[in-house]
Amino acid sequence: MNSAELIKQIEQKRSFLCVGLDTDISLIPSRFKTEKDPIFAFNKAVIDATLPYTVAYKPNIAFYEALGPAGWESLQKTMEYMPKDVFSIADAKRGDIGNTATKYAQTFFEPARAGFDFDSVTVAPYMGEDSVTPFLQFENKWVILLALTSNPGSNDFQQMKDENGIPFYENVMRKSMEWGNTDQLMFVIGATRTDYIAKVREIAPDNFFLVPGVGAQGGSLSDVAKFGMNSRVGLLVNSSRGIIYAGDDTSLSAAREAKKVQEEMNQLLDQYYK
Ligand SMILES: O=C(O)c1cc(=O)[nH]c(=O)n1[C@@H]1O[C@H](COP(=O)(O)O)[C@@H](O)[C@H]1O
Repeated sequence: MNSAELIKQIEQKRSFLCVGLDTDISLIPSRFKTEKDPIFAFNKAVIDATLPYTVAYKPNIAFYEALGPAGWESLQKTMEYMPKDVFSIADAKRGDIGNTATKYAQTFFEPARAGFDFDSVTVAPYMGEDSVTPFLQFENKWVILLALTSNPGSNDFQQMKDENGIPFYENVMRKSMEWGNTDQLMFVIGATRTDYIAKVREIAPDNFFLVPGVGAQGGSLSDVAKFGMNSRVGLLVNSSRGIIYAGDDTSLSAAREAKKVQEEMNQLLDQYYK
């Protein structure tokens, strides 16, 4: 999906919500557990319930890999079921030397390989340019690079300052912006880091940010929009547990929670976009 199509979806649905499919067999309601493929049945119910309110889905690959081959199969079925006009994110947080990175990119971007045709993959920047550029060779596909993450450990390395006082996350952003353009490179900026969102928007005025950390992790959606929205919206805000595990009747509870977020996003778009 290219940026014009993504922005069109946001404008049509008045939403920049990304629903995280962090599907955990131990957390899904019991009625799904009698299904042949409980993970897929649950994801299907979540997609059906939330589709009017969301522009993106982000399966976290760990939740599927942890189940072995059956998990991959559930993920493949989920991706086949997912409508093509929503933006899809393989949250895999990959990062390795160039020829290995190429294999990761093929896994998620080339349907003839593993059966996946994701729009984007999350990538860890620690290994540098040759670990990221293989993902940038695919038309209308995106790299979502970890910059300033939502977890407490993000202070360990991301905030480390160089001899000029520039934090590591800022160097990651500035350097990686030389590798890919704003139609193929997004950054992960945690919603729990709202004190930094104005700053990262200054560093990357035109890039999209994937912002996880609202909902279960407590980040503020209105602050994210206030400081992070740009002239093409520039935000995809993810919520996983806060939407998919909001109640025992997934069809009702996921729809209710996604709608609540979408209504707030609609107002924020009125306020900060158009
Ligand atoms: O890359 C991510 O998506 C990510 C980055 C980050 O800084 N923090 C973060 O929570 N995530 C992911 O976003 C999702 C957040 O889930 P909830 O806290 O349940 O909304 C999980 O899949 C995390 O792995």
